[in-house]
Amino acid sequence: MKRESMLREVKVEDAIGMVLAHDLTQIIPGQFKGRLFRKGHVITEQDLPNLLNIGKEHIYILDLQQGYLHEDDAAQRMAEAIQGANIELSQPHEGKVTLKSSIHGLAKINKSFIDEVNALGEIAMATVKTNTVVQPGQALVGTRVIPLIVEESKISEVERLAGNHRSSSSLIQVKPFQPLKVGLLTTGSEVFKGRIEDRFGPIVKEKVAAFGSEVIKQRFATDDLGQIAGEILRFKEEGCQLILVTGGMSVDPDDRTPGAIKQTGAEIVSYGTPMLPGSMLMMAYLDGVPVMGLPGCVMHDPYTSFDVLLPRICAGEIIERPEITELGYGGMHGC
Ligand SMILES: Nc1nc2c(c(=O)[nH]1)N[C@H]1C(S)=C(S)[C@@H](COP(=O)(O)OP(=O)(O)OC[C@H]3O[C@@H](n4cnc5c(N)ncnc54)[C@H](O)[C@@H]3O)O[C@H]1N2
Ligand code: MOO
Repeated sequence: MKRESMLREVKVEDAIGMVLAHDLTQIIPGQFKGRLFRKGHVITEQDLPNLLNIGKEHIYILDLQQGYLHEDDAAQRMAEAIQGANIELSQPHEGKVTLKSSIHGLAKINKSFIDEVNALGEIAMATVKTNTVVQPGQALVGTRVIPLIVEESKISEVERLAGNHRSSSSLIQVKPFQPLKVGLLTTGSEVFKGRIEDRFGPIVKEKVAAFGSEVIKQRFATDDLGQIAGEILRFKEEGCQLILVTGGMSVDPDDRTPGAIKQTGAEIVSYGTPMLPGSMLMMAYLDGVPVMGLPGCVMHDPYTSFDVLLPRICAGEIIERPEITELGYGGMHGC
């Protein structure tokens, strides 16, 4: 049976007592956008002016046959197929189901799966970008089919793809942040000798606290390679789970931080991060403990490569080189 023959078009004047087959939306720019009539509503004479005001001179009466799904059921099945950890589903609304985060965390979205689903046609599965920091209740994904009724086989295909991808990686989930003990080393002779006040520390402490971690100790060092390296090793011995070193990250003779991080024996993932601001950031691991050299811009610019990498580290992820190199495309944030 063809889809069209399951839909009977009825003039609204003749539809009194009939049942609406889907939610009907009203949009008044700047004032309202939402559902004016709910699916299943029985049309009354009083509804006629409102229906005509939103441009509905006809409504569909639906005679759904075996092998087809209503838009609400299709949206619901797709949402259930992709749901992962710390995700809640909304009720279908105007043909769409929204997947929301139940926690403050890091959204992980399987891009290749989403691309495959959207390539099937007649489907709109829209997501936030992977690695977005999300708040409780924030929408991550909306699932919807384009027609009012869709072949069930299309939704089965989405479910099959979901099963395939799930076997190797997750589809949609939110990772919680883990509370890390952070050591903060502030370098620079001008701060160490009291010529200027430290402005880096308070900003780094605030950024770390935003993900539930804590700077347990801040120490200061002059621009001496051995002293900086020694303080990093001391933080490691004290059990810090993340070590942050500020300043001295660029090209002047007094910029000793990259050399000092190397001298500790840390494995350097990258010196230089293709993002502006934040290009001079160093990412390294010292026996599995992340060590980051933070350039001066972190103190000054609200969004740098540090703000991209910190939530991932707080969510327990290991930063590898490809994740750094990928930052370049789309990484110009004005600097
Ligand atoms: N010729 C080049 N110039 C710059 C380059 C470059 O590659 N070639 N890189 C630029 C980038 S990117 C950055 S970011 C900055 C800063 O890099 P540094 O991390 O080396 O910063 P410093 O030289 O240590 O300090 C710069 C500036 O910030 C003040 N400062 C540093 N720490 C503190 C602190 N804890 N509290 C208050 N103020 C602090 C410092 O006194 C300097 O005024 O370099 C670009 N230039
Ligand atoms: O590390 Mo720097 O800004 O790219 O400002």
